[in-house]
Amino acid sequence: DRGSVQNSPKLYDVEYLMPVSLGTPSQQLNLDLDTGSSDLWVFSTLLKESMVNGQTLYNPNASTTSDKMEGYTWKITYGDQSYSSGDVYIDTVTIGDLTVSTQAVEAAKVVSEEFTADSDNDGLVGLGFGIINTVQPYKQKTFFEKAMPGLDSPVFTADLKAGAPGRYNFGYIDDDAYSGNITYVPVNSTDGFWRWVSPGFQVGSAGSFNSTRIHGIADTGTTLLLLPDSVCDAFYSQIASAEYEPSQGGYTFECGDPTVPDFYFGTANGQMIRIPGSYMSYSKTDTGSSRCFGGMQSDSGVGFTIWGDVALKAAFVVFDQGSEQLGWAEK
Ligand SMILES: Cc1cc(CN)n(C)n1
Repeated sequence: DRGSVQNSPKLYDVEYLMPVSLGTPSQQLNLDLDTGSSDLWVFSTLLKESMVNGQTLYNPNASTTSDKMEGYTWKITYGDQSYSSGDVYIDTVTIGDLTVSTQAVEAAKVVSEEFTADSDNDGLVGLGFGIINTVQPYKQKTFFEKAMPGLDSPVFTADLKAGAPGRYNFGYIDDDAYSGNITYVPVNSTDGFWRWVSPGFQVGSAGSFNSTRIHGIADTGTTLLLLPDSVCDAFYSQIASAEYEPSQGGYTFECGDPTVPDFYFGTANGQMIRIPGSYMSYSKTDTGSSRCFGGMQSDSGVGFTIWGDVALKAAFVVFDQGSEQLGWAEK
């Protein structure tokens, strides 16, 4: 079996949403595929109205195939301190023509203000490893873990694009979606993330390669590229107008600065993925400002590097849960 679904970026590529069908008759919600967490949760009719602001709500009572998991609950807090919690139902879930008939659907009863404010986002599909699923008393499998046994190949791929729709594929690798070869690196799933080690980086096409091992996770649910301070310093020192602005909470530079270089990160076997300098202008710092917030920021608040959408949209990425490895290709 296999599946394929289009993803669509929101403004500034802050997140990528995909249509997902839940229940019978099907209820379609727009969800954020997040390889940095492992709960599938949705806005639901269990929420107080004050917590809802335009989102589409999953109504388990309107689904003839939903079964409440009595006594089961969930509660999750993300790296950006947003959070949600609620009850758990088993129901059918379809993503890109791939159906899991008995998926744990975590119906929200409480969501933090960040989620309420994000009216296009109806919830998340966590495709990290199930070991960090938050359902109590017994953790639940991710959508991919439930689907995996029936798939042609135990992989899903992420093709995120800058300012354009891309695609998530399940169970196969589309050889027309990338150029050159896919280079695989080992993944350590112990803490539930797609954690891998980059051998180093290079600033600019004429720069030298810095061999420094960078431990980090591939996280489709994080917008920016969060790297060690030493790497950020090496990058922003090449941009004339760049400075660290504590009031903005990070590195900024003049939006039109012509000296913004490309950034390359190593994968394996000498392969590097090139992130165009244009991806590093994340957004204007304030309305009418000429300064842009950098797409690369420090990972000092996290403890490890996060290869978020700014990096992932420069590549075709294979999440191989069958052999616990990540595949990287240019495109
Ligand atoms: C809601 C959400 C998801 C993620 C990445 N895993 N963050 C940082 N916030």
